[in-house]
Amino acid sequence: MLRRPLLPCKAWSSHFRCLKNSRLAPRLVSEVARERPFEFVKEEGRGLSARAKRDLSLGDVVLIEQPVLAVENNGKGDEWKEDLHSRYEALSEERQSQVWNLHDACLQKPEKSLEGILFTNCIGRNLPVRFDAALFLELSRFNHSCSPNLEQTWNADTGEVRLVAAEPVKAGEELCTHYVELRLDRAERRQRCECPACAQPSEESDKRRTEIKRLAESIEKDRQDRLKNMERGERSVKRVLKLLDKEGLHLLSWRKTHCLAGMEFALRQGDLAKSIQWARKGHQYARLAHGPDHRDTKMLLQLMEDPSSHPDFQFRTDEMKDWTAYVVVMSIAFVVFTVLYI
Ligand SMILES: C[S@@+](CC[C@H](N)C(=O)[O-])C[C@H]1O[C@@H](n2cnc3c(N)ncnc32)[C@H](O)[C@@H]1O
Repeated sequence: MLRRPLLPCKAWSSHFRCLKNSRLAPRLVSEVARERPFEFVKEEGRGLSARAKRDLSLGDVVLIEQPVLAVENNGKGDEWKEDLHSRYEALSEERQSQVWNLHDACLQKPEKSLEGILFTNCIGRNLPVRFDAALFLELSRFNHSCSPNLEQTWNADTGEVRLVAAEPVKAGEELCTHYVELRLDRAERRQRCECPACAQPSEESDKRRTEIKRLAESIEKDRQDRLKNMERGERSVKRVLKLLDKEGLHLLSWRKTHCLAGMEFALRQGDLAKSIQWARKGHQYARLAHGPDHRDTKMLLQLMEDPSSHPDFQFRTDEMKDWTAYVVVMSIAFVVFTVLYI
């Protein structure tokens, strides 16, 4: 199936114009439940896929769902399998058959299995355990695209996965999330996919994606370095956001993380006005990706209103105090030395 082409190259500022114009009013879970904005349709050779039932605007909530079953296991070997089967057995018969009807793409197995269904459809929740997999009845039907029009995030506080429109979508278009790291070149992504990025592989796209990954890693490194490379860090944040625009990759929660880094770099340079601008941009992305009640959205709102509440502000102030004390002590020592020995 051919998806529509990537968004035309958008400038950094135009993306924010788009954000500014988007509906930022809180969207209630009940809104989603009342009118489901998608339907599942059968595709030749691809099983089910989700299609928009109406036009969607950037940030519109498509799905909020809790796992039908989840396994978190710290044991060695195959212990998680026992967990999986006992949790499955504990489900109602109706739920069991809904789980069993999910797609199993583990073709190396001779027949359909619960493990295959789990591996085909599960998501991780970043739990600090050896085995962590959550399975959802509806989310499992959304196909992958290397240029997804949905943003998928997990909310650890509510125990829900959330899908929102990451760009305006027309009624009838396929709604896709992503299963693989998108900031890799086509060969490394290794996902058989008919999205524009895969259907028309281009050297420019590959270069952009690998550069986006390199910059993201460099930003993370500069973030750890506290008072070193602050200007370089901020430059990298601007560059990565521009490249995401050029590549048509929305990745709202990545953008949020980059803006937070931009805020920290500006704060460490003592530029409060700029740090507020970064926090505001980060907040817009967080609100679109996670909704107004998510802890990251609230944190960025607070940073926007009071950037000095960020630990980096205190760190810089302490560091400045240390330097001032050092300069004062050295000056006194110099004066004493001069008076005594000259
Ligand atoms: C989570 S399921 C998605 C829903 C699935 N179509 C169904 O009917 O339940 C994942 C499976 O769907 C298929 N799939 C998803 N995205 C695809 C894509 N972009 N290209 C080809 N196959 C895809 C693959 O077989 C994959 O293992």
